[in-house]
Amino acid sequence: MSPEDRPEGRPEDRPLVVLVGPPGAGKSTVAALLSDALGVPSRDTDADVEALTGTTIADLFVTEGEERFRLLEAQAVRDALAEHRGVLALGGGAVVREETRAALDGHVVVFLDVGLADAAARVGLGSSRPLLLGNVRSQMKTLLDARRPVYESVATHVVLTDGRTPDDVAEEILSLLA
Ligand SMILES: Nc1ncnc2c1ncn2[C@@H]1O[C@H](COP(=O)(O)OP(=O)(O)O)[C@@H](O)[C@H]1O
Ligand SMILES: O=C(O)C1=C[C@@H](OP(=O)(O)O)[C@@H](O)[C@H](O)C1
Ligand SMILES: [Mg+2]
Repeated sequence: MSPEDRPEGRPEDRPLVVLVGPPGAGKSTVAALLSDALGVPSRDTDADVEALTGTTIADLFVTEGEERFRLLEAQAVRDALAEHRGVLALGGGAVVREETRAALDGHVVVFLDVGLADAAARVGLGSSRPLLLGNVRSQMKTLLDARRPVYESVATHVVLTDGRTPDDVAEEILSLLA
């Protein structure tokens, strides 16, 4: 990417790295490890939406619906990209919005890739991710098939996480940033 394609401001005025990828890719886990290693703060847009609304994402989907969540999520991404200077993990569906993909342009964006088997095993049968309720494996397959090209389109780097520990994934990202 050429300098004129970058967002306004100096490199130190934006997140060091933004993590994207499907549920179970390890974005939230790896963001915390990376920020510890780098000595910078970690931020997660799901946590921001939960703090803002005082509820869980699962409850928000039920009480206000997915579209309301997506609007709050888009605002959380905008705010974090403008304010946050550390490691930023996005919720898995944030990049589905065109405005969010556009806002990521010029940032260092790492797509944490994961295959169906590992992703389904990691998220298990828990109900904290409303989009995966029901048949987790089949919902995850639909989601991965639809979104993989979208994650690839916003990524400056792709890191495969299958069969790897979060520490190992964080190490690879550190080497990419060095
Ligand atoms: N590389 C990995 N290997 C095994 N388990 C992982 C890995 N990364 C994350 N996990 C586990 O998978 C679950 C989902 O991780 P999380 O960081 O919440 O993913 P995301 O934010 O991408 O949905 C958590 O229980 C986490 O401990
Ligand atoms: O993929 C999605 O659409 C979602 C992913 C979740 O975040 P993680 O990717 O961190 O699990 C959370 O934002 C919400 O349940 C919707
Ligand atoms: Mg997460």
